[in-house]
Amino acid sequence: MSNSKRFLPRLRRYMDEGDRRQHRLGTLLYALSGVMCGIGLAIMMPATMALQSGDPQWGLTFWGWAVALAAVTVVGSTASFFGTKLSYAAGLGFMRNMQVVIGNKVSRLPLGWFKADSAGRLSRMVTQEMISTGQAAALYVGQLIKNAAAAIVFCAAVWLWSWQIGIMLTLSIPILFLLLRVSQACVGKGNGLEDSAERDIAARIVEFARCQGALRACRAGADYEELESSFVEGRKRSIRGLWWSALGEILSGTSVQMLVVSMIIAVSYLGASGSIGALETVVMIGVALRFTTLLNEIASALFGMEDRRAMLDGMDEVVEAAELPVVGESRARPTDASVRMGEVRFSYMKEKPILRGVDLDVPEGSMVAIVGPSGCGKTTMLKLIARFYDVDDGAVRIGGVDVRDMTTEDLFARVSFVFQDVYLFNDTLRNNVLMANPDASEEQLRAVADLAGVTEVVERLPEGWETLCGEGGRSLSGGERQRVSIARALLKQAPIVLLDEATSALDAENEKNVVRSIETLKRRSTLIVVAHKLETVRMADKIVVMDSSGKVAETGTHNELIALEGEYKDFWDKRNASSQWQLV
Ligand SMILES: Nc1ncnc2c1ncn2[C@@H]1O[C@H](COP(=O)(O)OP(=O)(O)OP(=O)(O)O)[C@@H](O)[C@H]1O
Repeated sequence: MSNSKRFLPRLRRYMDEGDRRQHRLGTLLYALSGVMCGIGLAIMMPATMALQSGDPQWGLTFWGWAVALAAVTVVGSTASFFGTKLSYAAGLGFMRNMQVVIGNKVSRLPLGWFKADSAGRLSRMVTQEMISTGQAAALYVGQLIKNAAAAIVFCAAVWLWSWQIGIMLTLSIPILFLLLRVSQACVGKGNGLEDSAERDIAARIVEFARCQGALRACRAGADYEELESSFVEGRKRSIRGLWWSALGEILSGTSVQMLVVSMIIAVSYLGASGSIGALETVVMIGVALRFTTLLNEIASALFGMEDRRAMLDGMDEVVEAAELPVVGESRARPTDASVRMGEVRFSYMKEKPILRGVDLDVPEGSMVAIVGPSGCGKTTMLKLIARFYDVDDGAVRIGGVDVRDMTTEDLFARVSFVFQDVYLFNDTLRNNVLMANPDASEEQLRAVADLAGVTEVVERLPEGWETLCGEGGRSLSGGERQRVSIARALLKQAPIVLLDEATSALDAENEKNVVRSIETLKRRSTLIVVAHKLETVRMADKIVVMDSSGKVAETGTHNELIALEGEYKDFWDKRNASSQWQLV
């Protein structure tokens, strides 16, 4: 459905039944107003003839036609007024509903769906893009229907005046619509090129701002090649996009003008050859010019809708993103806080398997450290346990129950995690820690804050616990955010804790806090740690060594693995050597 070219059903899909009804009625009223507009244009001819000759034309005197024209105008304007009203109401309903649909969907999407740019993308979607698309529902659909109806009625009426012009219009209008579709496709292609260029540049600018630290460390604070090449590539794509858009607009403008000029030439020829009178010729030329406005409005509505197509594509993509199947009620209760992965296979992309038959057995209350080369899938293992994604094959079991057979609430009541990318809410430091357990007492809060090193942060900040963390926790450093995240895990007291130790170097103070917190967590929970520090590895009851092909290479205690003289021994020696490095 998302790739369907039909704009209107895609738009109405995001309206509720009431809004859809209003939109349908509004569109019908627009169509009625278009029919009236077409009839009004058609009436001009007999009315003028009746005025000139003083005789009735087609059974009505000039005054008769004047009354008919007034009636048609009143009906047309009233229909247009109510059509606009209903369409705007439906457009507003679309926007309201869209926010709810996206909001609900976001709460059901697997955690693995969210990437670094998801927040920006979603916020653009439910603000600017949603307003623009709502405007298309409210305005462009009606404008298109109204002007198309007027053009068709006018075209039919022309047959009554002059069969020659009737034939000309009847043949040329389908050709014109075809040309307008081609122009619409050109404008669509142009918009696509320009949008993708803008998106790429925006992503590179965000990256440039985010990576300032790393760039300055490499003395490249202002020269970021990726950004510069994205500007160059973006300029090229924008120019190509502009050419396509310009081609579309020139094609549509020229087609409309050619049709009108042909009409005027044909009318003038008929006038000059005596087939129609001088007054008829003048009125027909006037009406032809009015007809141009109708065609231009049709083109602008089509282009307006084309502009919104990419936005609708983005909305469809979010709404249709695959959700993890969830059970309404957990099928069984875990018997304990053990974790077991059996023959787990997983890939983010089909062609690149990450885990190839991984077994992991973590008895209740034990601590397992996962080590292995960068990119071998250690964090992915934790994410599968927390069900950010579903395994492709095999199973992840908690207390003997497959995580797919547990409700999200049951799973997250048992599991808490500390990942490297810690998100804090723009709330006070206190609330950010308390969100893990809103019923915790002041003593409990202070105890976990002491352990995780949050107390030192609180004492340093002028507003203490009441300091606002900024969006995403921007006001705190990476190390401070990690302390808050560990404090949350300690406060939640979940039976299973997943901890992805920071790969970046932590200061000595922070490392001490992490080690102290791990010791506490180890005493009361089953703990699975993706470990990078030797001290953490040493604390584990069991170590699982992954190899770069996504398989478990070795499993055992520190002493057992050292005695094996395999991959772990290699890892240990290398880490040991690098930890001895000193700056002189
Ligand atoms: N959301 C994702 N989409 C596609 N590929 C991903 C995604 N997340 C991770 N990967 C890829 O999967 C592989 C395993 O990633 P993972 O983060 O599990 O590795 P890791 O062993 O924890 O690495 P590190 O020790 O460097 O943190 C990597 O090649 C990574 O690029």
